[in-house]
Amino acid sequence: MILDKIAEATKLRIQREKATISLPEIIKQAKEFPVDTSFPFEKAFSNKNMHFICEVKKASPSKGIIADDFPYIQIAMEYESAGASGISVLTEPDFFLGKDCYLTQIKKKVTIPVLRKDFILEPYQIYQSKIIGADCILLICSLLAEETVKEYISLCDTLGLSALVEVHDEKEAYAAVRAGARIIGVNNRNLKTFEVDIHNSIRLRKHIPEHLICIAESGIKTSQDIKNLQTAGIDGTLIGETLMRSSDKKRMLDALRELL
Ligand SMILES: O=P(O)(O)OC[C@@H](O)[C@@H](O)c1c[nH]c2ccccc12
Repeated sequence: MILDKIAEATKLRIQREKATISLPEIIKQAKEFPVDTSFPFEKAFSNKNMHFICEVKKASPSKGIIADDFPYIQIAMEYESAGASGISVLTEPDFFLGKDCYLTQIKKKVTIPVLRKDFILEPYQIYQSKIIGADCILLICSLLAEETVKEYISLCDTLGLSALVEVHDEKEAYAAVRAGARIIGVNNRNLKTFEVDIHNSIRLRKHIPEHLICIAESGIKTSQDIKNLQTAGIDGTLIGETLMRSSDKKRMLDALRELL
């Protein structure tokens, strides 16, 4: 199964990284960074509009190379000027061809909050996310026990990071709520089979308390999709491929907003 393969590769990557910077050292470094307790990623959702988190993604295991030409800083700046509420940056190297430095460089050029899209398995990576400049990290429920999600959210709180807790079904949604998630992302893509159904977020919204920020992730292509998600009470959408494949990102975002 692909998710297992990604998790295995991630464990090896963490091992390699620890050989360069040890856990105590990375903790020390992370603690030298200022803590912004205003949680900018969450604050970005403070009005009732539909929000767009736009993703910088070169490739994925389901689609292969998505963008041959990958001027990632320019892409992020285009997203910001097109009115994105936040930017998601893939940093996973083996399957998504991401890099930590893409996030660091993007963060320096935009004023909107930045989400680190990676497969977080250990606290080590949370400290690392702080150092590379993330405002928010992704916690994938199908990779972590409920108690672990809870523990990682607390760690994020102490570092001033937000956590986008990703779920795919009711069971995970309930676990995320119990773990204290403030932002829940419903992935429309089943990470085990790659099947995409945007109805998944519409269905699961009913199971997530209204005061929590709910983001629909993956497979969003049309203004009608956006309208349907808004009608279901979704606060934001996370869009990668549709934007990455479009040569005029501002025009594409405007088109997606058309029915709002
Ligand atoms: O490119 P799409 O279909 O618009 O999807 C974006 C985003 O939701 C997707 O990249 C994603 C959602 N959850 C993830 C977890 C890991 C890696 C990637 C993802």
